[in-house]
Amino acid sequence: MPSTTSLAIEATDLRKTYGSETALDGVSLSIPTGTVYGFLGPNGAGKSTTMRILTGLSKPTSGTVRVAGTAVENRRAFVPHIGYLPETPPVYDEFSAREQLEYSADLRDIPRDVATDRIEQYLADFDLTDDADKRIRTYSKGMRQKTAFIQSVLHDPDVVFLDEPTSGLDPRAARSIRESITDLAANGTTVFLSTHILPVVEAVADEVGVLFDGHLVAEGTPDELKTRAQTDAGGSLEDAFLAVTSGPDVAGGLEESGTGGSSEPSESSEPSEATAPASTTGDDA
Ligand SMILES: Nc1ncnc2c1ncn2[C@@H]1O[C@H](COP(=O)(O)OP(=O)(O)OP(=O)(O)O)[C@@H](O)[C@H]1O
Repeated sequence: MPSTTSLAIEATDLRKTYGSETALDGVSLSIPTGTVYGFLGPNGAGKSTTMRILTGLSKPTSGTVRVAGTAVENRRAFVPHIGYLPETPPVYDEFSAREQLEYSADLRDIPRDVATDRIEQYLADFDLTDDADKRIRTYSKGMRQKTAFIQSVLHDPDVVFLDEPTSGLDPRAARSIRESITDLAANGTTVFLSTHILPVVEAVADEVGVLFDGHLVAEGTPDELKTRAQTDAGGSLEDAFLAVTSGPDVAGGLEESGTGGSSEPSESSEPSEATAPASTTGDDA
């Protein structure tokens, strides 16, 4: 059930170093409940690192995270609030989609009758009913992706983290996921969406954050970003993205927009990765 906490995601001054490599350098996020937040950035900007920290799969070198009002360190209370679709669908080849989803529902302690109704509805919504009893190893990429997407939202999480949910999908499958994102937000779920497919972000996002080299260099509505990037009224989000992630003034743009991190050197100690067994995320099967 969606939380009534006004901020769904609160991250303060996140830093992450891998040896001498700084992946995140002071990223803070305040994302209201019910928002679809598009998280953009070029390759290597730190998006996956951020998502892994926000979902409790990786510990930040420093900084704090609360999701739906719960501190990430409080794993038992934290995990039920979140759903996570990583870039590689976490499903078992030897299960059918129905078995995979029933297994996930059991891990999430969803009552069997509730789970059965939800699973059948989702399978129908995603055109998977006819294939629901075939083994996942026979599935196309899109079928696997749709199964994993359902798995990430089956327990009605407060916040769902989606890493490239429509990548490689045909237009019909991609539309199913886009529509689901919009429906989830309409029901109060917060969606944190990382993707390189900017038209998807433009179609569904209420707010966009752009990460560059471990810093949040721009944040606002898609329209605000376009304006800030001084594109003309008909400019696309792609124009805005390119404007805030290129050229020598990226860091200056940060300060003007009031977002992003500092240029202080970060900690260099090697942090230990948190492990997240399937029984605690439900999505790592
Ligand atoms: N386990 C790791 N060990 C060392 N360096 C890492 C590790 N994970 C990420 N990095 C480094 O951290 C930086 C950010 O990586 P990250 O995967 O978060 O970027 P990204 O924005 O998700 O990129 P992409 O869009 O290509 O998926 C990169 O320089 C990467 O090489």
